Amino acid sequence: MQKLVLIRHGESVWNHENRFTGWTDVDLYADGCEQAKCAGQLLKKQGFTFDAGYASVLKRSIKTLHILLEELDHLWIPVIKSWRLNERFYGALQGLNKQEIINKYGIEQVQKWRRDPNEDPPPITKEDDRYPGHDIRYKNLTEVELPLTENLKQTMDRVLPLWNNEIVPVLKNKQKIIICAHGNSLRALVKYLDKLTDEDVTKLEIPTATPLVYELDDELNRLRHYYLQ
Ligand SMILES: O=C(O)[C@H](O)COP(=O)(O)O
Repeated sequence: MQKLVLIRHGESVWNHENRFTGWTDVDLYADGCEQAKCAGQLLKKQGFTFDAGYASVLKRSIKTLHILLEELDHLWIPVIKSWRLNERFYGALQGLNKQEIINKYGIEQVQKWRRDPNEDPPPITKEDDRYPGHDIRYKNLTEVELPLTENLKQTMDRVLPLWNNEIVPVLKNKQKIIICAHGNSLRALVKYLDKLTDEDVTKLEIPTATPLVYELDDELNRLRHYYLQ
C-alpha cells in the first residue's frame, strides 16, 4: 500500500476578494500562509515524509508547497513545477468578482461556468493581456496548449499527461509524493482517480490547504481516501 497526498494551495488574495483567478498569478493571502503552515504541521505530526513534490507554475501553489515542506524540514526534496497543474483557465471571467458576475448573469449560469465539466467560461482573445501567450513562463507551450478558456474536461486533458507520463512511473517506483495544485486541477485529477461521473464532479468541492490522502494498491487503484484533520 502506498500513500499519495493531494493538497490545494492556501487561501489566495483573490480567494479572499472573491474574484475568479484561473491562471492569474495571485499571491497567498496572510491566512493562506498560515493554512499552509498548519497543513505541514499536521503532516509532520502524522509522520508523513516525501521523496518529491509537484506544484503548478503559479506562486500560490509553489509557496504553499514550500511553506509546508519547510514545516516538515523537507525543503531539500526535488519539486517539479508544471503548467499542467495550473488552475483551470477561467477565460474572460479572470479578475472579475464572483458576486458581481452572479448579479449580472444569475446564479444558474455562474454555477454552470464554475461546476459543469462541459461548460466553457466566456473566452478571451489573443490580444487580451491575460492571454498566456504573452507570459514568458509559457514560451514552450504550443498554440493549441495556450488556452483562451477551459472547461473542466479540457483541464483534465492537460493534467492527465503529467499524471500518466511522469507521476505514475514515480509512484510505481515506490516514491512518496505530494501534489500541491488548485481547486479545479485537483477536481480534474480526483474525477479521474475516483472515476466520478460528470454529475458527481459538479458536487465536488476541494477545501484550501487540507491534505487529501490517497491509499493506493500496487496498480495504483484507490483503496481509500480521506482528509487529514
Ligand atoms: O480560479 C479560481 O477562481 C479559484 O481558484 C477556483 O474557483 P471556483 O471555485 O470558482 O472554481
